[in-house]
Amino acid sequence: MHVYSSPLTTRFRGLDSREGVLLRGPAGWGEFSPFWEYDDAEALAWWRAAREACDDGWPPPVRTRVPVNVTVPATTPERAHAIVTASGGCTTAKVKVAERGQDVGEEIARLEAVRDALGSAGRIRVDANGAWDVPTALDRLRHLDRAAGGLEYVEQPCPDVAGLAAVRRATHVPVAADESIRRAEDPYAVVRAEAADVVVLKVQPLGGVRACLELAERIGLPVVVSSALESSVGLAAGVALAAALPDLPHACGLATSQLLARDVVPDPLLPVDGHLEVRRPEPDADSLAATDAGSVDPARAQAWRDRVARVERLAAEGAA
Ligand SMILES: O=C(O)CCC(=O)c1ccccc1C(=O)O
Ligand SMILES: [Mg+2]
Repeated sequence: MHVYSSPLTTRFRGLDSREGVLLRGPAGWGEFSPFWEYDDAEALAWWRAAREACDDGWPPPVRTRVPVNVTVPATTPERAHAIVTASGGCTTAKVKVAERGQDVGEEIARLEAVRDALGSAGRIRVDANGAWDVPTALDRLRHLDRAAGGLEYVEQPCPDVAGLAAVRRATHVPVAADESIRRAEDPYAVVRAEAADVVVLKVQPLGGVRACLELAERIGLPVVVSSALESSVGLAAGVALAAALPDLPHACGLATSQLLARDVVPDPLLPVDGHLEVRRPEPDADSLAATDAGSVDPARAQAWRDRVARVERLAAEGAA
């Protein structure tokens, strides 16, 4: 078991670094990296995804490369512009909005910078991570849609399914559900409420590639596969899901190795021509040494090993 840690190049979701555990099994490497604030019960699905990667591998791909969006954190217009320009040819950008402490003026400036960097043919989506109530969402979307020169969709504008449905009825901007799928008791509530045009699926929080393929089939809406800000070991599972879906009408949020200062493999999953190649990179001795959390903070590495032991026990109890 390898506990990795990498600084982020730009603060994201309140994080300055990303950590997790890499495991190796008969089918290859797997990643277990639930966010630190998640309890053991919530981490169980993340564990199943890691075990699937190690023990079983993934269903066969139907495509050889996957279109991806560049992910733009809630940063300055200048940095946002530079991130898009250096994205490896991505023609879709996902821009984080509704960051605490920022006002709509900063969001407008960021979207204008992203549009300038992408050119008129690019697509721009925004992600509010459930931060708005319905009236705020409708007000912000009017401004942001104009600043972006048209939005492809808004991801999780409100925290709850009813809010998503109300926003969807009141604006022409399509709505994507993220947290309402991956952290919900019932992911089908979104479908029953006609609350989304698109669903975002993430392999770790939803318990693996096969679990996501089943969910996608039952939901019946267009899917965007997105990362949980994993290393390239975890991203490879997302790529495998995106590669196995029968239809893939939108770019996927899997270009996030760009946000890590160091990755755990010598050949990270980075976009070329706006696409990730469908492949499964493997760590080597140098890349593991360069990302070893134990050499920076041994207590933290031990806390991850303890977490794995607890979640593994929980998984065994469930299976028994
Ligand atoms: O979708 C992307 O472009 C990148 C992934 C991303 O935004 C993300 C990464 C980690 C945790 C939450 C989210 C999110 O979509 O809200
Ligand atoms: Mg999201």
